Amino acid sequence: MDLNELRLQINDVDKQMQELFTKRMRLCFQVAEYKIANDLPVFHKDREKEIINRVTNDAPDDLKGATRVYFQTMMDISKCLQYQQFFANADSVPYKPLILKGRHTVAVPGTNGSYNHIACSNLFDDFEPIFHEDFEDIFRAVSEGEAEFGILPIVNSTAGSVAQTYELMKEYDFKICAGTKLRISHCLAVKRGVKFDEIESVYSHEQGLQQCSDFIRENNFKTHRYANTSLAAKFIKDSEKPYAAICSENAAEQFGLDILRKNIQNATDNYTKFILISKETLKSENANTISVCLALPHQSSSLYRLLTKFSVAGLNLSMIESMPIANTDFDVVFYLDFHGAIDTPEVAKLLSELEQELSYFKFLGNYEEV
Ligand SMILES: O=C(O)C(=O)C[C@]1(C(=O)O)C=C[C@@H](O)C=C1
Repeated sequence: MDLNELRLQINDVDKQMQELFTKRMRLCFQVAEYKIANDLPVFHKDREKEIINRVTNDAPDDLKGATRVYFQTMMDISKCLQYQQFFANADSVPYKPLILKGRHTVAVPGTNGSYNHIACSNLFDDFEPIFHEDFEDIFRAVSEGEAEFGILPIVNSTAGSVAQTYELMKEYDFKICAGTKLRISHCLAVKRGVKFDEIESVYSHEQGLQQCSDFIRENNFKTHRYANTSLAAKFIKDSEKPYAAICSENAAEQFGLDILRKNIQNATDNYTKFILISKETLKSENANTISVCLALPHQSSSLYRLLTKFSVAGLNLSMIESMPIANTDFDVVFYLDFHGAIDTPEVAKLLSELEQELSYFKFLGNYEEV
């Protein structure tokens, strides 16, 4: 058969389907009105089950699976549109303006010269760093009012996500209010006079060790994890042994160490993104990224169905990450970033929908990369 002829027939079917789709959605809008008036939820599990069973039963054997997906997707779209009616007047998440000008206190992991410390200079003209060893101490410092903001690494272009930061964002009730990116270039630093051949062990944050794994392997170094790259540099300064630190050149200089090798990371283009956190939701005028954290039910296609919501709302996802939840049999929590601003109606509606539909949902902030 002729291809053009087949396409003409498809056009004809599409026309009928389009009319029927419009007709079906208009009926769903009426259902939504009824539900709003009678305080009923959008999602009706048994009704969906009944429809899916009926249409898959009626479908030819070779199209049963596809028919189920097709109708399920149509009902998912129907729910998204109904939620838009439900949340037509949804309020934006309340927020205050983010002000980075002036002097601010910032809880910073590590010490002078740490990458976190350098990242702070991207964000603030004037700031007082309050150094802490642990990432969790940063959350505590902000929580107890010791510092106004906290800064943490969130992802590296070579080693991937910083799991501990994600984990803490889930546990604590903090909001991301800004992001910044730093080009990371590690060096191998030793106490004055120590020779390269004497080194057996290197100390660094696990991200530093991962980002320099090729160099470490080539030189057969033993690795030791340390809380922070700059604190590893400080430890080397105080150590009697011929150890080395993997840290920033800045940190090596800070502690008077000799730099034996520069740019030892696997990738020349090595970047880390940092987040600035605060207790309140603070948003800059040009904030364009929204981060959320959520759990999905253990059902087939639940991730695909979640993504349908973003697609129907016309919102563009820029990042998705999943992390296992401790003490469960591989239950996972998802972290998503998408473009948008909380004070626009499409985002306000989608956030209300996610909050309503998901058993676990958390808004993590609306910010821009500075
Ligand atoms: O029948 C309903 O209650 C509807 O809202 C319609 C509809 C559908 O698209 O068919 C949509 C959502 C419900 O979960 C079930 C069915």
